[in-house]
Amino acid sequence: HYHNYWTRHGIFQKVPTFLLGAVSETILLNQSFGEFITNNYNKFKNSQKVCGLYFAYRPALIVNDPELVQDVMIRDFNSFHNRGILFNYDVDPLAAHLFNLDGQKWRDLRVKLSPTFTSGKLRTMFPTIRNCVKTLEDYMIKNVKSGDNVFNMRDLMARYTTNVISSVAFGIDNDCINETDNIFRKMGLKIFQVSLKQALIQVLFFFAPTLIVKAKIKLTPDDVEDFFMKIVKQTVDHREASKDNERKDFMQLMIQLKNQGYLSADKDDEESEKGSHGDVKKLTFNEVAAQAFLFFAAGFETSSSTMNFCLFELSRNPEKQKKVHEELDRVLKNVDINDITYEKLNELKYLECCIDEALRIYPILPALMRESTRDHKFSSSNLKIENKTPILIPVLGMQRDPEIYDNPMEFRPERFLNSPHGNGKVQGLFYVPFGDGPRNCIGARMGKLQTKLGLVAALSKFSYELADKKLLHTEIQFDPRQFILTPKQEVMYKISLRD
Ligand code: HEM
Repeated sequence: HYHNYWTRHGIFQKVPTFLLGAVSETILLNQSFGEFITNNYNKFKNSQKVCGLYFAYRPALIVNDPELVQDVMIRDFNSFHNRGILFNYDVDPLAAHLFNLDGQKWRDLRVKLSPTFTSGKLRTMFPTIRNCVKTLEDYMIKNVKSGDNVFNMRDLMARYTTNVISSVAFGIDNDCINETDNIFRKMGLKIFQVSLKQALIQVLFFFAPTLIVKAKIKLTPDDVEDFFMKIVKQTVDHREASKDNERKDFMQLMIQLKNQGYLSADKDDEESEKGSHGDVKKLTFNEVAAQAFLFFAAGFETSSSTMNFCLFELSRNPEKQKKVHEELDRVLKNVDINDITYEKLNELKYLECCIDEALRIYPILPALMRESTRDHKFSSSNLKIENKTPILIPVLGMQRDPEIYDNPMEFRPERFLNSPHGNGKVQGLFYVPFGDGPRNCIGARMGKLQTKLGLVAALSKFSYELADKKLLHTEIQFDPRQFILTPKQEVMYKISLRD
C-alpha cells in the first residue's frame, strides 16, 4: 500500500524494492546520494517531468524538469521554504542553525543573518583573508623549493579555508597549514568523517526521521559540540569583558545580534541596515554558537573542494591553465599577494569562469532538498502534491546534461564568458551550485572570494600536473558515504615553480 502512493496519485514512480523502497542502492552504500539522484534523472528525464520514489516507505519526488525546479526554488517558494531536516533541539543545540531550521524560525534567522554577508562586510574582512592566503603561498614556495613538490591540494586548501573561517567566524588566528595537528583542522575532519554512528544516523534520516527527534539522537558528535560551545563561550566572554568591538568579523556581528537584536548601521556599507529595526528579538547564546558552528562547517570544505576540482581540471587541460597564468600575469603584474585588492580580484574574469565551470561539473552539493509546506499545485504544470512531500533537485544531473550543456564533461570555462551559459535549448533553472531563490547559499560571495583568492595564491607562481597520469582520461569516482561530492581517492598534484 505504501509503495503505491505515487501510482495512486497519478505520478510515475521508480519501481520500489521491498522495505528499502527505491533507495536500496544508496542506503547499501553502492553509490553516493548525489550519483543515485543523477542516475534517476538520466533514466527518466526524457519521459517524466517528475519521478516518485520511496525513502523506505516515505514518498519523495525527484524534479527532472528545469521549469519545475524554478517553480520549487523561486516562483512557488512560499510552498517550499523548508528542507525538512529533523533534529532534537534539547539534546542537540548546535544543530539549530540556518541550514537545518525551517518555518518561521528559519525566516527570522535568515533576515537577521543576511546583513552579515553583504559585500561591504566582506570588504572589511578582506585583509584577514589575504593574510591567510599569504601563509598558503609561503608554505608552497618553501616546500616546492626544497624539492617536496607533490601535494594533496584538497587537504592543503582545507587547511587554508579553516584558517580563514576560524579567523572570520571565531576571531581566532590559526595556522593549520604549518601546524599539522591544529585542533580546528582536527574538528573540521571530524565533522565530515562518516563513523559507524554517523552512517546509522544517515540511514535513519531516510527510514524514520521522526525517530531522530523522539529517541533524542544527536546529529552533532559530542566532542565537536564540546569544542565549539567552549570556543564560542570563551570568545564571546572575552570580547564582552574587554569591550573589544574593533574586530571586523562574523563573531562581532553575532555579538551585536545577541546583545541588541539587530546590526548597527555601517557607514562604509551601502547594504547595511539603516533606520527602524522592526523585530529586535535577540539571539540567545546557543543560537550564536549554532550559527558560528554552521559557518565553520559550511564555509571551509565547500570552498576547498571547489579549489581542488578546479585545479584538477586545470591540470588535465594545460591550455586552460596557460590562459589562467596569462590573465594572472597581466592583471597582477608586479602586485604581491600582500597588496592584492578586492577590486583587482574582480578583474580576474577568466579565473572566475574556471570556478563557475568547476562548480558546474562538480557541484559540491550534488542534490538539493526542499519539503512542501502545504498541498500544492505547480505554477507551470497541472502537477499536484501533498503537504510535507520531500523534493529532490538533481543538481549534478542537470549540470552534466548533454541536452543543456554541449559536451558536458569537457572543462570549458569560456561557456561562462557569455550569457546564457547553457546551449540555450532548455528553459528554466539548471545551474544551481549555490542553490537559488530565498533559501540559496547565504555565504556564496564569501565562498567565491576565498576560493578565488586561494586559487590566485596557488596558481600565480606555480604550474600543476596530475601525479597519477591515469586520471588524465578517467573521471573522478565519488565517495559513496558522503552527501557532499568527495573524491573516493585523493588527487595528488606535481607542482613546479613557474619561470
Ligand atoms: C564554494 C563555496 C560554497 C558552496 C559551493 C556552497 C553551496 C551551498 C549550497 C548548494 C547551499 C544550499 C542552497 C539551497 O538549498 O538552495 C548552501 C547553503 C548554505 N551555505 Fe553555502 N556554499 C559555499 C560556501 C559557504 C560559506 C563560505 C558559508 C558561510 C560562511 C556558507 C553558508 C551557508 C549557509 C548558512 C547555508 C544555508 C542557507 C539557508 O538555509 O538559509 N556557504 N551552500
